[in-house]
Amino acid sequence: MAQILEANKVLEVTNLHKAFGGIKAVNGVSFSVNEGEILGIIGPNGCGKSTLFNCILGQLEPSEGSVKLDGRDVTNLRPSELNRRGVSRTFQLLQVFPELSVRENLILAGQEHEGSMLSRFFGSRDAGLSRKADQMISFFKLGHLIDEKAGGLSYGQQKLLDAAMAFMAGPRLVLLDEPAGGVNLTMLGDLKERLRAINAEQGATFVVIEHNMDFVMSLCSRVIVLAEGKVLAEGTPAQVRANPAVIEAYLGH
Ligand SMILES: Nc1ncnc2c1ncn2[C@@H]1O[C@H](COP(=O)(O)OP(=O)(O)OP(=O)(O)O)[C@@H](O)[C@H]1O
Repeated sequence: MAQILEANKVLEVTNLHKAFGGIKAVNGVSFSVNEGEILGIIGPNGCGKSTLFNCILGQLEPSEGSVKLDGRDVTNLRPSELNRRGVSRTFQLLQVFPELSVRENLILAGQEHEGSMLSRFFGSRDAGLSRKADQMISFFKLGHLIDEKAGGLSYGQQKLLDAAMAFMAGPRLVLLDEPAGGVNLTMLGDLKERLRAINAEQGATFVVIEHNMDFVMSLCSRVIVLAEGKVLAEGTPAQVRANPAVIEAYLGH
C-alpha cells in the first residue's frame, strides 16, 4: 500500500498578529514551509511582508501567534539565537561593508553567524572561515572580485555578495528580503541560477519576499499572496497568477 509521508515542516507560522497602534500590519497569518522548498511571499506595498519577516526573525515581537522551527517553538527568540539554530536572512538594504574586500565581508559574516564576540575583539582565529569564504566565492562566481572592496562592486555584484554572506553558516532556512531589488537583468539571471543551485545542492529552505513578479514566479515552487495583513491566496505560481482575487488585489494594478 502506498504510504503518504507528510513533508518535513521547517517553518510553521500560526495565527501571527502584529499591530502598530490602530494598523493591523499582520492580521492572523498562518503558513508553513517544507524542507527544501522555495516559498515566495508577495503582495502590494504595505501589505505586511516586512513586518511578517521581522516577527519570524525575532526583530519584532508579535502581539499574538507562534513561530516554530523544526517543530520547536521559537517565538520571540533573539535573531542571534535563531542564527545559531540555522536561520539566516538578507535585508532589503545591502548589509555589505564597503571598505572591506569581498573575502573579508564573507569572513566577517561567518563570524557574525557564529556570534563570536571574542573574534570581534581579538581577531578571527579563522576556524575554517577562510576556506568557507573561498567556497562561497567560488559558488557565487565572485572569484575575479575576491580582493576588491565591496563598495567598488556594481549593485548587482553587491547583492550576490550579500546573498553569499547569508550562506556562510550553511543555514537550514534563509529568509531573503527583496533579493532582486535594483539588480539588472543579467545579474538577476545569475542570482536566480545561484539561488536555485544552492537550494538543490545544499538542501537549504528559502522564504523570499519580492516585488519582481517574474523573478519570484520563476524561482519559487509555491507563492503566498498577502493583502492588508492577511493571506489572500496560496498556490503554485500558475495558480496564483490565475486567481481572480489576486489579479484584483495586486496583479491587476
Ligand atoms: N514601525 C512601524 N510603525 C508604524 N507602522 C508601521 C511600522 N512598520 C510598518 N508599519 C505599517 O504596517 C503596514 C505594513 O508595513 P510593511 O512594511 O510590513 O509592509 P510591506 O508589505 O513590507 O511593504 P513594502 O512592500 O512597501 O516593503 C504598513 O501600513 C506600514 O505603514
